[in-house]
Amino acid sequence: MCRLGPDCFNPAFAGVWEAMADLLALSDAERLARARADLRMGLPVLLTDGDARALALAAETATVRRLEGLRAAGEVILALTARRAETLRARAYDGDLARVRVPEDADLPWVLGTADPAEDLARPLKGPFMTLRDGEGPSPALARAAIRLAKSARLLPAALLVPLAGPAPEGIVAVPAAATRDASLAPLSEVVSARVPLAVSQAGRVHVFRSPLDDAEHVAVEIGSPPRDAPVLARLHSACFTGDLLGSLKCDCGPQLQAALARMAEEGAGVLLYLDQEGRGIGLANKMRAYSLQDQGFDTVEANHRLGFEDDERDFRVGAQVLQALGFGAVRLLTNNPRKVRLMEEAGVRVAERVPLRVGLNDHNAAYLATKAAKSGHLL
Ligand SMILES: Nc1nc2c(ncn2[C@@H]2O[C@H](COP(=O)(O)OP(=O)(O)OP(=O)(O)O)[C@@H](O)[C@H]2O)c(=O)[nH]1
Ligand SMILES: [Zn+2]
Repeated sequence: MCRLGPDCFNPAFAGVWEAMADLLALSDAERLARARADLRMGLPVLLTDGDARALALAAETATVRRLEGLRAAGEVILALTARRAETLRARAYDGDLARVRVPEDADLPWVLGTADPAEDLARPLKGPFMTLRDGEGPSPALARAAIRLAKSARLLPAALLVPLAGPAPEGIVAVPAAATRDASLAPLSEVVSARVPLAVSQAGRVHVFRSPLDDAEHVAVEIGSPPRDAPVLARLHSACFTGDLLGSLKCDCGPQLQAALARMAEEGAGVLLYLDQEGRGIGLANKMRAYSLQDQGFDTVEANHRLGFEDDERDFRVGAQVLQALGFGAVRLLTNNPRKVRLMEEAGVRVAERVPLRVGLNDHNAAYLATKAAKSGHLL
C-alpha cells in the first residue's frame, strides 16, 4: 500500500499527493493569521526574508521557558519602535525601529519593563541600552515584521528575536516578512444582516462583516433605506468600550454615537459603521495602558508614543470597504476629523460633505478634546 508522500513510487498517487498538497497548503495571508494567534498565546513564530530567518516571540506574552529557548539559539534582541526607544533614550539606528541587545543576565521582568512604560516614572534608571546597527543580528525587515505582528495581535509593539541558522523546531509557523506589510487589506464580506428596531428609529438593520484572516467583526447599522445613488449620511465610529458602553467621561465617543444615530433617525436615513478598532486600533488593553499613563500626566498622543504606538493606528480603508460592500460610493460624513475625510477619499469613497459632530464636552474630557484639536487636527 502506498503511503501518500512526495516520494510515492506510484506515479498516479504522486499526482494525487501534489494536488492535495497544493489545495491544502497555507497561503501567506493564512500563515500571517496563524502567526498572529500564536504570538498572542506566547508561542514562537519563524520570520523569513529571503535566506534570512529569525525566531520571534511577542515581548508581552513571552515566558521564562520560551526566552530560554530563544537564548539557546543565539543572542536575543528586543525589537522596539523608535517611539518607545525615544522614551528609553535608546538609539534607533533603523529609522522607525530600534533593535536592543538583551543582556545575558537580563530576565523576563527586564524584557517586560523595557517594553511596557507602566513603571517608567517609578523606576527611571533603566538602561543604558545597546542597540544594533547595520548588518548585526536579525535584520530590520524581520524585526519590523515581528512588531507589526505583535501590533495586529493587539499586544505591546515589542518582540524578542534571534537569528536562526539551522532547522526550525517542529510545529512553528513560518511567515515571510513581506506578508506582514499589507495585512489589513484582507477582503471583508457581509456574513448576515437582520432587522433591529432601535430606540431612535424602528427602521434599523444591523449588518455584520468579517474578514477570513482575523477575528475582527465590523458592523454597519443602516437606518431606513438610504438610496445607493446619492451621498448617504454616514458615521465611521471606532469602537470605544469605555465611552460607548460604560458612559466614560474621558472621551466624547458615547455622546457622538448616540447623536449620530439620532441625526440619521431625524433625516430618516443613514448608515453608522461600528468598526472593531478599539483605542484607535491599539486594542482595549493597550488603551487602558494609555489611560494609566494619562493619570501620570501624559496626554493622549504622548501616552500612545510612550507605549510605542503612533497617534492613530487605525486603518480607515476598512470603513471604505464596508460602505462599498453595501453599495455606497459617496457619503455626507459625520466627523470632526479631517484625516478621516482624506483617507475615505483616498480609499475611493467620495465625501460630498463633512457634517460636524460636536457633542459630549465635559470637565473630564476638555483637555482630551483640546489635545485632539491641537495635535491630531480635529476641528472644534
Ligand atoms: N489610544 C487611545 N485611544 C483613545 C483614547 N481616547 C479615545 N480613544 C479611542 O479613539 C477612538 C475615537 O477616535 P477619536 O479620535 O476620538 O475620534 P475620530 O473618530 O478620529 O474623529 P471623530 O469622527 O471626529 O469622532 C475610539 O476607538 C476610542 O476608543 C485615548 O486616550 N487613547
Ligand atoms: Zn471613547
